[in-house]
Amino acid sequence: MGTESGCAVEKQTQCMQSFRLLTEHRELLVVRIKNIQCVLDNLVRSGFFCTEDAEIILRFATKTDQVRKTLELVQSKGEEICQYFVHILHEAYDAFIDLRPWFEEIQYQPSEQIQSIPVINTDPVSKYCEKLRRELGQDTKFIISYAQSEETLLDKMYTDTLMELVNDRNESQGYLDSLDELFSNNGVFNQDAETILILGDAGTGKSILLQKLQNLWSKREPSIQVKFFFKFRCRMFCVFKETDELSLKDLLFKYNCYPDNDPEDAVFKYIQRFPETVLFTFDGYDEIHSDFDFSSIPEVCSPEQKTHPFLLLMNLLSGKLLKGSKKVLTARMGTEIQNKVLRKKLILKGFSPESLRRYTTLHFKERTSQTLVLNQLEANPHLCSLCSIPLFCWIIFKCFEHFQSVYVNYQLTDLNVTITDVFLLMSEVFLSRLTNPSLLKKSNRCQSETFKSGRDILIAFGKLAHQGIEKTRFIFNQEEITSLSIAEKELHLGFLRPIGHYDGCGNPTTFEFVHVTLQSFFTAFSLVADEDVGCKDILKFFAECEYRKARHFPKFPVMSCLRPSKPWDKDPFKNNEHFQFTNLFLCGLLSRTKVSLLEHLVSPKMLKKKREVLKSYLSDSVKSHLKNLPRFKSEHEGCKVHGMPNFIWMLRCIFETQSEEVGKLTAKGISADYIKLTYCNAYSADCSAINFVLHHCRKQIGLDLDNNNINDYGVKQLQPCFSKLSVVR
Ligand SMILES: Nc1ncnc2c1ncn2[C@@H]1O[C@H](COP(=O)(O)OP(=O)(O)OP(=O)(O)O)[C@@H](O)[C@H]1O
Repeated sequence: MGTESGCAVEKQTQCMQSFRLLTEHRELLVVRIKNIQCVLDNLVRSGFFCTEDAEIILRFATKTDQVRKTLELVQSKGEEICQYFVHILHEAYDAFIDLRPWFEEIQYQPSEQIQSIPVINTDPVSKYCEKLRRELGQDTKFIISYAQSEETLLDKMYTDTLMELVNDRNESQGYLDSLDELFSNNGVFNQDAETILILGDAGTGKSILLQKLQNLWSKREPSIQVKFFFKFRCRMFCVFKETDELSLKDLLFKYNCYPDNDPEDAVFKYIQRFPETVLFTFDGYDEIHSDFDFSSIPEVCSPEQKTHPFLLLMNLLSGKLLKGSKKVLTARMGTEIQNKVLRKKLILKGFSPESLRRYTTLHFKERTSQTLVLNQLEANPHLCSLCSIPLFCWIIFKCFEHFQSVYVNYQLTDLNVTITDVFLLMSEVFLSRLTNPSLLKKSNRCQSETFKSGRDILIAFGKLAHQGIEKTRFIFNQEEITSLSIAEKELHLGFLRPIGHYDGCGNPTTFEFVHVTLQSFFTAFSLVADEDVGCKDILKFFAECEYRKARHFPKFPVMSCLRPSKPWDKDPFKNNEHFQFTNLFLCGLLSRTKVSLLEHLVSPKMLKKKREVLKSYLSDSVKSHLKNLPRFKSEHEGCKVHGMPNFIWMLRCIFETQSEEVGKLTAKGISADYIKLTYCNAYSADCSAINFVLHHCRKQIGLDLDNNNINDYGVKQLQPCFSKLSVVR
């Protein structure tokens, strides 16, 4: 009895406290309660108010009068409703963000009884956050599949990749233990900047990493503490016309999702007031290229002002717009962005040997297949190196899976492992979708037959790819596709995938190759197999990759620090990897080992001529390239040459030709005693290419491979030429 009356007194005091609280802080509440609708929604739902009460309040013209009337009514109805009123303000956190300091000041402690009455947040900001989370969760649940017929759950396949932290001088600062550390202070070299840059080669998993981040946020992963998450692909900023204009609000909502029932623009106002609650991801900065002149566009813009979308991107990244928001930007290696806009920098290095094993076990569910693949990988370090790039690994595993399901005793090691082999295999798998699976099973695998019957399709895709690469275009519309007589069913073989229209209507009338490297492969295929392409023309993309000394940029006032500084004199944004890959595949397709296959697709005479043209070009350019490498004398190590990243591309091309003759010629041209290949962005599979050339050297030579991405597999691939190496670093 005594305790009951004690409780009653306590409750009464609490109620009285709330009543008094409302009286004492009336003016503060009148000013700071902005979202009266949310208060009314809860009071009506819980039965403290009837709908007429709410209607009476909403008849008042101003917000402050509505709050005054609400307080009056609440206080007239007794103590419990006063308590619940305060509780609504506390629980609907985002709706009453301005009251947070007040709650701290009064050290708010709700009673158990009041906590049992639910509060729903009908505030547009909170509802929008929920909507964003829901949509991002749906968008990122599955890995964007290259084989459109199937979808893989991200959670079932995601495997951590190596993330190396580097400082402003690109020196290694160690590896991240997990994605959680991305936003930590570890590795920050510029406290004033807000953009975290993730660099990586094609297919190392930059987009998937962002997808994982988005997915974690949608599941309320505590390490990503932001309320809003907006994702963009940088490529979309190039599809606008020079005269197109957008406001920041349009950019955010049109390309992510719109707030519902927000007549007063509360969501956007919130974003402007609390930019630190926003995270942006911009994928593929290297894909930005543009033909138009920015000199007429002003450099700075305001959140209200409409301007070219590209300007919005630049201003966001440099922190001039929505200062305080977090940004994660990805780009291919070699894309240069000045440190002054970067907070920290990471390099994505693909799968470590342990991750590769883990990915293998995730990919192959059955224990016998797992063991088989792991053993075959173990036996072939070059294959392992290719597989350390997740994209190539995925293609190789998918092809293996396909051939194993169709033919008896298919071995992964049957695959000669050049990148061209991998892409030929992928094309074979896609083309085989045209054949009835039961017919496939009955026959023996015959790659040349599959290609012969699919020749017209390959030529058509080749033309499409070629037209695109020539103009640095990666998106194709329906008309371009139909003009090349690519039929509907061929669109679904897997080479192309539909993408959103970026006109805001989500109209999937445009397509892209499933990966830009596949577009390069098809371009090379077109150069080789299309009889409309003359012999000399096959070399045209080599010219795009030559190192030009002139550093000359078009007039461009916009934040020069964000302008990728590339050593060629055309479009400053142009990344030339799609040309490099085209040349690489050209070398692969014109190699001796592919003659027997290609003779089914192109006249032997033409093929021979194209092979000769390429060989003579390679011989000449190898000689002049080696002659022009920067060299210097060292007291102990003799004459040193410094290879540039372009030198690595050249070695890759030579390896792809598999021509001992060109390999020997290159070795002969290396007159130096020491080759320095530091910071050349070489990865472990490149060691096969280095070995391919260096094992021909007559004399011993020093080799410095510091600051690249070489793991144990790379070292194994170098072993055959160890006897030719005086020093290896
Ligand atoms: N962490 C990962 N776990 C599992 N699979 C991955 C991972 N990262 C990448 N992949 C596989 O590799 C493919 C290519 O990855 P992704 O598109 O992210 O590469 P990228 O670095 O963005 O390439 P690009 O620079 O060419 O756009 C993915 O579709 C997926 O199949």
